[in-house]
Amino acid sequence: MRRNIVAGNWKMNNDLQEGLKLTSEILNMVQDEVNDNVHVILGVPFVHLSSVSKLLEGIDNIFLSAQNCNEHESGAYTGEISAAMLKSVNADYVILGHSERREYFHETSQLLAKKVDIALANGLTPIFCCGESLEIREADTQFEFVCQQLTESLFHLSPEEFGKIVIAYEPIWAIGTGKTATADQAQEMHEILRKHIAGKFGEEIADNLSILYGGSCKPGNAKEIFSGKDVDGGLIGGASLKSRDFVDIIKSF
Ligand SMILES: O=C(CO)COP(=O)(O)O
Repeated sequence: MRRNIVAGNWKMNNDLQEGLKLTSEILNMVQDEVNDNVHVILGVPFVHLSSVSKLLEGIDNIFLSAQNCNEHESGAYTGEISAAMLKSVNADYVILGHSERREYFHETSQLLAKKVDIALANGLTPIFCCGESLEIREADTQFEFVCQQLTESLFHLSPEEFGKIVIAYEPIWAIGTGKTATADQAQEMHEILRKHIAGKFGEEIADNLSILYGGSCKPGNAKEIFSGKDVDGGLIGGASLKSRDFVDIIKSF
C-alpha cells in the first residue's frame, strides 16, 4: 500500500543504551508532535531489535526494521541472522541491497533476489535499496542502471509479492556526503522507476508502491524532496541518529 514513510537507518551506530535512549526520545516526540499520516520505521542493529521492540509495544505508527538478513532459511552459517529470527523479535521490515552492503560485502543482484524471497516468505517487508554511483551519473546511464537493479532482484516476484515491497532510491554520491540529489533529480528517477515497474507489474501495483529517497536528507531539505509526486518519503542515515532532526524530517509531511 502506498503510504508516506520516513525510515531511519542507524547503520553500525549506537550501543544498546544509546539506541534505547534515542528510541524513547523519538517515541515521545512522535506521540506529541506527529499525526498519523506518516509511517515511521526504525532500522536498528540486530542486537537492539528485541529491546527496541519492547519499547514500541502498543505503538501503532512506529515500526521496526533490521538492516540485513541471510538468504538461507537456517543452518550452519556461523554469525548470520535469518529472516525467521528477525520476525521472532518483531521486526516488520528488513533493509536489503543497501549500497554499503553491495560494496563492502559484495552483495550481488542475484544474492539480493534470494534475500528478498526469504524475507517475504517470513512475513518481513523488504525495503529494497537501489542507486547509482557518481561515475554512472556522470556517464548519464543512471536510469538504465537503477532500472536494471530492480529487474535483476525483484522482477521474478509475483505481482502479489511485489506489492509488498518498499523501494528506496539512494544515489551513492549523495550518501553521507552532504550532497543531496535535487528534488527534481529525485522525482525524475522515482517517476522512471514507477514506469519501469508499471511495465512489468501493471499501473495499479506501481501506483500503490512507496518509493523513498535516501542520501543526505535533512530537516532543511526534506520538505522539498518529499514534495515530488513520486517521492513517498525518505530513508535517513546520519540525521536519524538525532531525535530532533529525525522527527523534524517526519514532520516535513
Ligand atoms: O544511506 C542512507 C540511508 O540508508 C543515507 O545516509 P545519509 O542520510 O547519512 O546520507
